[in-house]
Amino acid sequence: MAAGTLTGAGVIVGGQRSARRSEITTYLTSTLAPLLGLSASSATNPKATSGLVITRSWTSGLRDWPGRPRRVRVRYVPGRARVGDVVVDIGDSRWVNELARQIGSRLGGEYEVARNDQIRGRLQLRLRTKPLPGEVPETAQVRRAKKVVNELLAGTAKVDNVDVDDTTGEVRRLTVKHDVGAKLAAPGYRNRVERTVSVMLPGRWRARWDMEADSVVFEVRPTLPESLWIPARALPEDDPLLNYRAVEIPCGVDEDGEAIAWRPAITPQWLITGETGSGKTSTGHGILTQITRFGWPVWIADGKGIEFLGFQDWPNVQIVASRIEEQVAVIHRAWQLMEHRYQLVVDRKARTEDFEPLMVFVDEFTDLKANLQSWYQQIKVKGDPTKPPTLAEVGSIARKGRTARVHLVLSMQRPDAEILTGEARENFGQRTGMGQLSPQGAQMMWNNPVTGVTIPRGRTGRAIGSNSTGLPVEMQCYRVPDPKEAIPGTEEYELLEQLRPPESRHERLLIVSPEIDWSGEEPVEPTFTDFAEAEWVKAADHPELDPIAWELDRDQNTAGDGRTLSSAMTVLGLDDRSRDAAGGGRRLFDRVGRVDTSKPYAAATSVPDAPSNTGTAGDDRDLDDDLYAGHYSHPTPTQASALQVGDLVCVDDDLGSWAVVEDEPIEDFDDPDSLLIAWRDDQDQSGELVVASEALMQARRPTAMED
Ligand SMILES: Nc1ncnc2c1ncn2[C@@H]1O[C@H](COP(=O)(O)OP(=O)(O)OP(=O)(O)O)[C@@H](O)[C@H]1O
Repeated sequence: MAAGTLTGAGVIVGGQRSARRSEITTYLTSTLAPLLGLSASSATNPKATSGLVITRSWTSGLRDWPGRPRRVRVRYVPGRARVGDVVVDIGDSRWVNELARQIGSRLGGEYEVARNDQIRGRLQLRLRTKPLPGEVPETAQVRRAKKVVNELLAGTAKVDNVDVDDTTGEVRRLTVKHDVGAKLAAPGYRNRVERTVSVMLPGRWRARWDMEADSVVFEVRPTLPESLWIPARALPEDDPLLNYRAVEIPCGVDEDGEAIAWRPAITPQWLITGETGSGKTSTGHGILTQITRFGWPVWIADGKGIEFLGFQDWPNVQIVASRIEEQVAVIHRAWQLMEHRYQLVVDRKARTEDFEPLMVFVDEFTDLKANLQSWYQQIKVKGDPTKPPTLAEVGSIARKGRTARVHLVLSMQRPDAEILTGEARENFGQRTGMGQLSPQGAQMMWNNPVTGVTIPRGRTGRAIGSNSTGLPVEMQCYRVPDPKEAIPGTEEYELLEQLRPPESRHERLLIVSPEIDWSGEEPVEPTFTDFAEAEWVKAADHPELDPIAWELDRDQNTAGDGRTLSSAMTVLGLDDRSRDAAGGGRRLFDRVGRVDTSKPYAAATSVPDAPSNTGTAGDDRDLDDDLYAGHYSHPTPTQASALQVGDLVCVDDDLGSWAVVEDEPIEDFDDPDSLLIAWRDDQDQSGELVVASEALMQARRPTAMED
């Protein structure tokens, strides 16, 4: 019989089990003979060995397994025996330990001393059934985990501690000492080890290296929560000049629950990307609720025209520009303020410390750009530059805003090459990429084609954000109720009330739309410059221009009339009751989709764009059938070894479930002909596929989505 663990060998049925147990006992006795001081010839003599080792109280064996004795009794005669290179006294502690070790390794269990009577030469060992406190049984999962880290750490791993999940038995954490030395200095090496562990072991893993102590902790990454309402914090110091350096705007938490926050005094400009439904608007609302509590004035250019309506009367929000000509004015005035402050510094009339900070929030910059370009073509006059100056002004604020304390928060659906190429990206020290990125987007945002490409699409508010050391980490952004939607009496409404600054330090402002000049022979339309430099007034002084005042008025006159206002008859101009409310009987179509000639250039761009993923009927049909249309190519049979991080693979043919490849496929240490593919799906579930290296799998590659 071969040496090694005896149990488990052979197939045993019914009565054969006791025969097998006695066979094991006989074999155990003969292999222990040298330790018991017997000569080689006595060891094989049944008479000499009879009764030396007695096994009792076996654990119940399964069909093909004889179990293990809970008790082993050994009879011995005092004398000397060899243990490795040393000679020990039979019966002393070193001898007992060695005997227990050998019995344990042969029976595949752990044995401890129950009694040792050295005078009578009787040793009783018992099977340890429960692990010692803090000790983990050597299950198959534990063995595999140890093997994987040992191979990755060049065979030098000494596992100090293992934590397993009580219910599944899966390994959750390993603390390992190693002797890999200088090689580890290269982050590439450490990353590779970390990634391989993540693919080889169930779950998503990370490593924390202690380079000085030559140790590393591998652990399963904690799961981020699905939704986190923004916490209401105590009212901070709200004088923006006093609090400037201390302002910190938490926007969510990382997987360890650490707050991810923006500190405008350190990283003055913030860029947020996220497609429709990623939670970008909610994140923007969170920023506004917090910065206004610090008493900062806020100007908003609402590229979509509808996302920030609920902030029109929020304390310290001075203006919400929802039409393109107002957005142009907001950006221009912010740029002018910045230039003015620069000049004050140059003229030594003021210092940066004197400047009250201003936050300019430009939402949906891509929509704003598109609207701006088409609007500019309509109003551009001879002598105007070919491109509207607004874009250059945004770029200028991004570059130079810090000194003038003009802080830009720019949000857009997808990473934009113009903003995120080379040095321009560095202007936005704070970046948040909400939702899943394509490899191209990840490259633009994080200079790495894989960061953020596996963010689960079914988790709104999930993002990659820069942490306090500037590194991109996965996070869950806070959720914030929309003031426009919150209904009094609900928890959302209560939370908003707690978030709302109790007082406003900054008055609401309005932009006076320039008029057609009728003084000459021909009417003269306002120019781009007229719009950019339009006059600003205090809202309190001009209720006739103030949409909030109109709204109050309208609420009093037409409360509950939204149904009539939105009916098709009203839109077609056929409902008598709605004529007044809808604007003096003019058809709403005059306002929607084409230029309302009674108001220069006003409405052509004030219509909220349709979501970008709607399109032709064909597209719609695709979307209905295929959740991934537009983001991934059609399914193609792809060799497993050619899969890349970010590809979609079919993880269940029967259910037609798809998931994103999380790491490069890796050859299985236990079976070099197999590849392991770690995946993560839309609901943040993860797992591994084991496939033959040559296998063809249905896969879809991300398509370029960026502008
Ligand atoms: N951080 C979050 N956690 C969980 N759910 C959220 C979070 N943020 C928003 N949501 C929910 O997801 C939905 C979409 O949110 P939101 O409107 O902010 O997305 P968006 O990316 O701005 O989309 P859009 O561009 O269409 O406005 C909302 O119903 C909102 O309640």
